[in-house]
Formats: sequence, structure tokens, C-alpha cells
Amino acid sequence: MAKSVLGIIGGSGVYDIEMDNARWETIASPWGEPSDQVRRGEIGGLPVVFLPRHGRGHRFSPTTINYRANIDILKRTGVTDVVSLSACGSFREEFEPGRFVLIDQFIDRTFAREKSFFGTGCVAHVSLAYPISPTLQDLAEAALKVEDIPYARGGTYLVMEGPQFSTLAESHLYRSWGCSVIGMTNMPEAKLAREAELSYCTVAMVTDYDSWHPHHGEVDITSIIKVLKGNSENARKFVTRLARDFPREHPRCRVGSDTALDFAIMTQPDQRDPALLKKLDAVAGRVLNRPQ
Ligand SMILES: CSC[C@H]1O[C@H](OP(=O)(O)O)[C@H](O)[C@@H]1O
Ligand SMILES: Nc1ncnc2[nH]cnc12
Repeated sequence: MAKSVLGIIGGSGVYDIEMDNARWETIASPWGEPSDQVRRGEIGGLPVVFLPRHGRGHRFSPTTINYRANIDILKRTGVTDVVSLSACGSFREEFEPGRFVLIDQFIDRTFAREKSFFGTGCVAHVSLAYPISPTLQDLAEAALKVEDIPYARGGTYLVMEGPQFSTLAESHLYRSWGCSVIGMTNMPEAKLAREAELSYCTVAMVTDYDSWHPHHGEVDITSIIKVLKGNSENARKFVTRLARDFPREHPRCRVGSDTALDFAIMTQPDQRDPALLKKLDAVAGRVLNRPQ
């Protein structure tokens, strides 16, 4: 197994993290412009790579983030495990603002994003029934417990296109579907992480009750920003603990993230597009460079 390299994608309110020997580095991607440089360093001796999802200064909207470039550069830096830190609205009374939710499922309602590294000239279909690595989630849960951060394990994250928040009717609809939280960014990020054979886990940090709650009124950005500050403090404590206690050998993912591409590519070798294969060098190098 490979040495662990922990990747952290920081969402709204998390634009940097504390690390030893930290430096910003530019990593180029054939998939275009990533959100920012990556911040590389160590925590407790573990190599950590941090990427602010919206860029420093929050430049990119959920729609304009280049998710493919972001996942590609994490793969290029040797990341094995990706933890997504994400602000979200809550559909459940007991998931109050400030609580961290370890997501296990997604409903993807986004429609204006590139969702795959594959396509004409190299078609692939990976499994996504279990988009979260339970192995990585176990480690995240242990860190939240030790740091005494209020959390819940298990929940479905509805991913909307945004950038506007939901209408009241949509908020009620998603609740009736059994969704636990709502956000705008974790798809296609989780899909792309699976295509890149990276273990992925989401820590959704509740900032609001969206608009359905009879006593909390409609969601607004001012109240979200107030909660974001406290959540990002807890996020920092969480990341430090997670990294310190992280296994130095990458823990094999129980739902097959490490081997997602083993049988996924459908296009015959003689029909593959060399230009696309070149762009897939990091994401799919393990299988493309295998003897046929
Ligand atoms: C600041 S509220 C809306 C914004 O926050 C979340 O982003 P992220 O997942 O990167 O923390 C949400 O998905 C929206 O993009
Ligand atoms: N209510 C909400 N809807 C969508 N994204 C969010 N991010 C934080 N709160 C949100």
C-alpha cells in the first residue's frame, strides 16, 4: 500500500490551515485552472495537501469551480485520501447549526458542470453506490470524538446548482425526499474523486436550517457567515487531530475507491484517443500504464 497523503478541500470559511513547513505551490493541470495553488506541509509528520475550493478570497462560485482540475492536482501531488469540508443547510431539527455531519450519500441535482474525466475516446463507468469511503469516515469520526465536536454519522447531502438558495417549495421537497443537508459543491467533486481512485469523505458543517423551518425563517448569508466562523475553528481542530492520528500507510478503502478503474474503461485500446489519454495520465495512470 502507498504512504498516506491527506488531502483537505476547504469550503466556505476555510481558506488555509495550520501546518508545519507550509508553502503554496502551483500545480498545473491539463484540465484547466484549479481553484488556487495548493498549500503543502506536514501535520504531526503526515504530509498534508490543502486546497481552498473557492480559491483564496472566495473567487469561484459553486458553478465556476473547475472540479476536474482540483481533483487532478490533488492526485498529482500524491494525495491518497480526500476530506471535503463543506458548509451546508440542514433539513433535520436535530442537525442544528454548528453540528458536523459525516455524509454517506448524495443526490446530485447540479446541471451546469463537467462531471467526468472520461468521454469520447476513453469511456469509463465507475461504481458510485457508496460514494464515501467508510474507512476514511471512521478516521474522521474518531477525530471529531476526540476533539468533542458535535457531530452525527450518516446523512444524505442534496447538491443543488445554486448560487441562489432554494425556494421554500424546493426546501420542503428535498426534506420529503429524506435528505439531511443541502449544499452546492460536493458533486461532481465526489464523482471525480472516485474516478481518480481517491478515498473521499465529506464533513458537512451545518450553518442554517435552509428555509423549511417554521421558527427559523428563510436562509440568509449574513446569519450563515456568523456560524461559519465558529465552524471553521472546529474544522481546524478537527483537521489537526485527524492528521496527527492518521495511519501512515494509506488504509485500503472498504468500498473499492483504490481500485475503481480496474474494470471501468470500456473503450478498446485501439479506439482510444491519444489526446484524452494524455490528460488522464495522473487520474488513470495506474490502469492505463498496466500491461494489456
Ligand atoms: C456560504 S453559503 C453557500 C456556499 O457554501 C457552501 O460551499 P462549500 O461546500 O464550499 O463550503 C455551499 O455549498 C455554497 O457553495
Ligand atoms: N441552505 C443552504 N443551501 C445551500 N447551500 C448552503 N450552504 C450553506 N447553507 C446552505
